Amino acid sequence: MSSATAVRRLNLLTRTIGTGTRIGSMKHRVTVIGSGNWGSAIAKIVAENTKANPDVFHEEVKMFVHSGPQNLTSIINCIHENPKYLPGITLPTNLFATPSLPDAVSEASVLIFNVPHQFVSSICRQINGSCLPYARAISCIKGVDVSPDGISLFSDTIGRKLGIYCGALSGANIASEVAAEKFSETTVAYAPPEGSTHDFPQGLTPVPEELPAVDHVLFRTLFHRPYFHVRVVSDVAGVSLGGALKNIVALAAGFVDGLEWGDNAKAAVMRVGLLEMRKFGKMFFSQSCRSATFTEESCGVADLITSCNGGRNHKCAMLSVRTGKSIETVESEELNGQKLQGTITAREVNVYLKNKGLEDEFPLFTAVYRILNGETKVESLPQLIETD
Ligand SMILES: NC(=O)c1ccc[n+]([C@@H]2O[C@H](COP(=O)([O-])OP(=O)(O)OC[C@H]3O[C@@H](n4cnc5c(N)ncnc54)[C@H](O)[C@@H]3O)[C@@H](O)[C@H]2O)c1
Ligand SMILES: O=P(O)(O)OC[C@H](O)CO
Repeated sequence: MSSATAVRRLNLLTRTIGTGTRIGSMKHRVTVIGSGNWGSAIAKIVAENTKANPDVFHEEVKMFVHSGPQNLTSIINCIHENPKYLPGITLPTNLFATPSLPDAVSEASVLIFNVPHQFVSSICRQINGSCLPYARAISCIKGVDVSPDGISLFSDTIGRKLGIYCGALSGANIASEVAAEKFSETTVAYAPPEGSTHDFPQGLTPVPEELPAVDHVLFRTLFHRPYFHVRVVSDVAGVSLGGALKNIVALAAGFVDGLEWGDNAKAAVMRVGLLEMRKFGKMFFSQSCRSATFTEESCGVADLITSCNGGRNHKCAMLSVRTGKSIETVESEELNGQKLQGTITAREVNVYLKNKGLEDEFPLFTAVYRILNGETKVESLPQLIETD
């Protein structure tokens, strides 16, 4: 028995004694919303853990599939593999794909959001009214939600739109490596508010007492594997921003590699990028974001390092410089339907900084945006990030 399971059983026993009723007699149902490269890899992990922890979770995990022209749902359920987005990886037989969002979410007490960030609003619109009022969610999405009203974390956007609390998961996690069970670490952040807040004026709907408590232990039980080590923290803003902003830096690293400028040049843009990530968190999320999250957790510097070497943003930026094709053309030629997040995030972050008159405070983020926009050349990067 794992230590997490032992703690869970002890909690259950403690809560049973003295009440006469078996509090904790219900189990959580888990649904993953998204079935792309990372969506499928996380669904595999979660399904492995629901099967390994039958006292806490229903074994069956549902995975929402946004079906394209081919019927991917039936293929996944038939061959237990997602040949489009995660080929060559066997998915657990207790993972069931469904093309219906209401079917996927209606009974789930734990929702895992894992879609490219440009689709979150439409997914939430389709879900609204279908999910349980006491459901809790985790966002694995790497992006920020920029609108004319300002900037928001996707965990907050999901929480606000659905009226449920949402935490975050992010780390140095290239999906194909995690799916092949090569060792990696991740960071989960979960810190539901107590009482009423701006987003929850009536307070959160409590999780029924018959269900195991939704807390750090539960999320470690749900995500931790021998090959996927989880640290659970409370800094949802830091975890979310690390995952979103490193994608802009990974584009810069790819540009530099495309020019074959070598490891020193790449290390320089990574150093400047990490400082801008931390500064962004301090400047715009000062109430909630912990600077140390960027340097101490997998979701910060570790994700920056892996993304600047083996990520899709890095690869497409590098190929774009090498071939002279636009990054959007490279994305559609190379990724077979997978989506870059860095290009959209660079543009969204620039809109936000420009509105605030703060482009010069973030020279690397601004340079990446201008390169993508054709306003400046990659060769100008050193001057653009030079400080006095
Ligand atoms: N792939 C990775 O290595 C990785 C690792 C960690 C985090 N992430 C993050 O996880 C999130 C999801 O990434 P991914 O790799 O699973 O996706 P992906 O890049 O594989 O994109 C494909 C997904 O987008 C969906 N999709 C396409 N059009 C859609 C539409 N109109 N509406 C709804 N969905 C649509 C597809 O059905 C599929 O699920 C992203 O924010 C990404 O940055 C990815
Ligand atoms: O392939 P990317 O660039 O989307 O990055 C993948 C993951 O975020 C790495 O942790």
